[in-house]
Amino acid sequence: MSAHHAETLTAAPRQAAPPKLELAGVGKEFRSKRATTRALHDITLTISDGEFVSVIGRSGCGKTTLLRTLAGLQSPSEGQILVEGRSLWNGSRVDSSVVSELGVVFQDANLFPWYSVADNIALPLKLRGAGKRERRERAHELAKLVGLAGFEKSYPRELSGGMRQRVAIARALSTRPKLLLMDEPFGALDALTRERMNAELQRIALATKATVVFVTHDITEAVFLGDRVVQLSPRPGRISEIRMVDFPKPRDFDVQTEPEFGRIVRELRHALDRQE
Ligand SMILES: Nc1ncnc2c1ncn2[C@@H]1O[C@H](COP(=O)(O)OP(=O)(O)OP(=O)(O)O)[C@@H](O)[C@H]1O
Repeated sequence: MSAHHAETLTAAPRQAAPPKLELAGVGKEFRSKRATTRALHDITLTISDGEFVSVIGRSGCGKTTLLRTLAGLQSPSEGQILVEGRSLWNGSRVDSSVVSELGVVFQDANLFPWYSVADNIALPLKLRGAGKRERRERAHELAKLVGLAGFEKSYPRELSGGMRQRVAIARALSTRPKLLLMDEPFGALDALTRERMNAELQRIALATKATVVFVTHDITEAVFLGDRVVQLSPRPGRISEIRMVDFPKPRDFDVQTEPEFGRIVRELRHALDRQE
């Protein structure tokens, strides 16, 4: 047998790594005695490692429902959600070991007021039984990453809204999640702070090679941050459009003045207007 032949016999078959996140035919229906609301219908989407996907859509089109379903907070009525090939939901039961690999940031930072910045950041590690020293070191490293070095001992009430969201992002990253899920994380911030946080989030996502699903109302924010922008249409929420955004990263704000950027924003806005 030739050496070459022997090699082909013994070599393990090469398997491609499963995608970071796979949604197949995901739907969600809310039922009450009075009414049934179909919030999501047939959402099928594959997100690869390190990708930043923005999700936009009119109010009530199901963005939050989608994110809560991805975060393991609300079971889908149908379809499959796989994180690196592992099923997040088993019927209406969530697999907690898959959930523990996710990081979630909401519009409200939801910090514990009686915990310092460092303790808030390290809380998920504490819940996993990490020792004091590991928690302190990781909190410091993350505080630095999100631009809060020196504020580790401060309390949430001493921070601005933007700083609180930075703490929430650091906390979500503390467990080195496979996937970062963000629902309007900067929705409550003023325009200037929001712009700065967009730049910061881009930097953090690139530095940590994070895979991100980012829900927003703001089309400019979605295009600035996204490698792809997924647009949902309302009642029931379904994917009406997916746009690639090819500008190289890191992007600075000047990219927003480029004609191509303006064209993408305009087209997405017109598509939203048509849904009125
Ligand atoms: N717990 C629930 N029970 C019943 N209906 C619900 C529930 N949660 C959401 N819905 C309905 O599902 C649809 C989608 O709501 P969702 O909050 O996901 O939209 P959204 O796109 O996030 O809206 P917004 O941008 O205003 O936050 C809406 O029609 C809403 O009324």
